[in-house]
Amino acid sequence: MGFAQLVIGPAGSGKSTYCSSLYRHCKTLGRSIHIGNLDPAAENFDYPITMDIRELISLDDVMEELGLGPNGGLIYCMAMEHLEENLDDWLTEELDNYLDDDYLVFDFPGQIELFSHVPMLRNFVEHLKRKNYNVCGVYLLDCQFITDVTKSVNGCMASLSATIQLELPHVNILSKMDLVTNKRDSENYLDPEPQLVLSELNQRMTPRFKKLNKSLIKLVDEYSMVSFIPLNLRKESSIQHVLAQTDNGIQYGED
Ligand SMILES: Nc1nc2c(ncn2[C@@H]2O[C@H](COP(=O)(O)OP(=O)(O)OP(=O)(O)O)[C@@H](O)[C@H]2O)c(=O)[nH]1
Repeated sequence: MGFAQLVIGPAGSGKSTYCSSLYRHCKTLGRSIHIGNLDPAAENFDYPITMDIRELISLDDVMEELGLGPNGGLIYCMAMEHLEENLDDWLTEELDNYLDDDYLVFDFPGQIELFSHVPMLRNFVEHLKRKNYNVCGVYLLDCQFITDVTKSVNGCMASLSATIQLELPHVNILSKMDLVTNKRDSENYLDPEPQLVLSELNQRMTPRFKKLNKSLIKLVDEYSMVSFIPLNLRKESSIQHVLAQTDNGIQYGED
């Protein structure tokens, strides 16, 4: 039995920084951890990478050969059939390097298409499961983007879309909490009361959206997806708390 986290979230939400902190924290604890890079465009890492998708596909080559820009190139890299076909072989070979109890963390690119409709991520999860890995999804959202009710609902919907796509135990993280100057701005949305969110949403929008707002909040509430864990990397206890939550998620996947 192996254990893995898939680190996903919008571009710049702090995925690589989170991986780096998690790596350092686990090293301090003496816990074995390996970070895999799944971003064909990534360049700089401040932690050792033990698996690297750039061995399989290069964003520069795709951009040059197809005349695509960075975003189109990345989506092409992730969606192309070539990758789907080779991913299985590559992953099988890579996973053979790890022991049963090893803990793998995969850092994905931030293209939102990856966790909405491109099947690559889902196939990746299926592969890990076939290899007997318990997997947990970790979704990062930059706290700067949920300082009001519409952004907060938007963040919840994006995270919910990832959960549905992956069908995994799922931990939501509100990243970069050290940048929050007015704590109340984000605290209101860390574990909000659905009725309050609905009433605030209704106040912000014209009455014709009332029915839609009600359905949206009901949906988010029913999936229990409105909870985000705040992550302040200046506090060691914060990453420790996130690790405990992801361990729970992974454990939950075992049942
Ligand atoms: N203050 C602060 N800055 C952060 C934190 N996490 C990340 N950053 C900064 O946010 C920027 C983006 O962070 P990354 O870790 O590269 O984000 P990412 O999600 O991996 O980015 P992509 O892979 O491009 O999608 C960098 O400049 C980081 O230094 C945090 O907790 N606090």
